Amino acid sequence: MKTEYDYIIVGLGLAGICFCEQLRAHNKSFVVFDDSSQQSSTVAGGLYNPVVLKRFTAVWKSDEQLPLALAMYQDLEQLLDVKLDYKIPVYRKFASVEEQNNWFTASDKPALKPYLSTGIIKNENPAIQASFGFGEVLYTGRIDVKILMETYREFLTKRGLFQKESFEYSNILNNNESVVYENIIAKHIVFSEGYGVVQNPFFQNLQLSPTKGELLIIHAPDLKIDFVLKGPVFLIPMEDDLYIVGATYELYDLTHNPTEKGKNKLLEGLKTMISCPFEIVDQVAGIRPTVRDRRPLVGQHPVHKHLYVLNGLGTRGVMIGPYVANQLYNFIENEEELEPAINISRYS
Ligand SMILES: Cc1cc2nc3c(=O)[nH]c(=O)nc-3n(C[C@H](O)[C@H](O)[C@H](O)COP(=O)(O)OP(=O)(O)OC[C@H]3O[C@@H](n4cnc5c(N)ncnc54)[C@H](O)[C@@H]3O)c2cc1C
Repeated sequence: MKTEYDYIIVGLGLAGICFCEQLRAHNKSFVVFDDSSQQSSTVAGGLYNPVVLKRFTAVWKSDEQLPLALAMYQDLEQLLDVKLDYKIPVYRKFASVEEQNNWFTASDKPALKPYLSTGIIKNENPAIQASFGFGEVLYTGRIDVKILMETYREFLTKRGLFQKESFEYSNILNNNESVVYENIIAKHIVFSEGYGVVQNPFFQNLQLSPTKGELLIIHAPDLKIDFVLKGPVFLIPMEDDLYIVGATYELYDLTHNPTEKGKNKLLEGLKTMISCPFEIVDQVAGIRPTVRDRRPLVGQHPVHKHLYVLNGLGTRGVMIGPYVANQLYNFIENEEELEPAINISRYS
């Protein structure tokens, strides 16, 4: 006897969770497969921030993404009965008068005006080195993605909707009406495997350009900051005097192993930002599904029409995930066009 579902979802990182939320909202039935082979979402710093602080530009579609994302995390807090969204300002440390001036110019641009405060904040914390002060980014925060992942997986497991196993691509049988996978019949399969998509024989032509990212967790009892500090690295406060320090960008070593090189790079940046003692308590790594043209990878297989991909969330999965999941859902169920910039048909 086969069980029928509307959807099979392969991969329960941020992309998979965002798509499941679309399905739940529209009363579609689904089952999820995940084998824990990737961990980009598990280790993510979880920041959402509408501004690219390196270049002082607005994040692509941030005006549309942010409200959708915040509403979804708020709903998830209720559903899972956990705190996920920590509203916290981001302070960009200025390294010079020139950077202060660049900030003023940027905060005058219409696209950035809502997100950048105009004044310069003076540093009064002796544990921080910032003689040129900071600029504050507004509408920022941190999603506790690790807790989200754990509790969402538990939520699905309790309802019999989660299979902790590898999805075997060769076991898919396609026909005109549906797809058959082992003892399941489904109308559609959505692949959201993050970097794991490189193993997926159906979506080999995506222009993924993955980047490994490493983070340190430090314990710094004298630091006492209640904002995210952005200098050469991000410093993100958590509970109990713990801070996330991140992140690195590595193109060639695509393993999940933390490295000495990654640690040293992060410490080099951190030491230009703080002067108090600290202890490293953990180091983690994950592979971001980044894309050559920096746009998500969303769409339908050109031949096997029941197969779809939701990937390429890159460095900003927290904000982009809900937006692209919404686009894919409307494409499949309501025949709405996908935005050309995210549609995988751009590679055909
Ligand atoms: C160090 C680091 C810091 C980051 N910080 C931030 C941040 O502060 N803010 C932000 O917005 N983003 C951040 N990101 C980026 C963010 O993590 C990604 O955009 C996002 O996690 C990608 O989610 P995903 O679901 O596409 O992929 P993943 O999280 O990799 O999830 C894919 C899932 O698919 C599963 N899977 C793969 N293949 C199979 C298979 N064959 N069968 C079954 N299951 C399978 C994997 O086990 C995994 O659970 C960071 C990333 C890293 C690495």
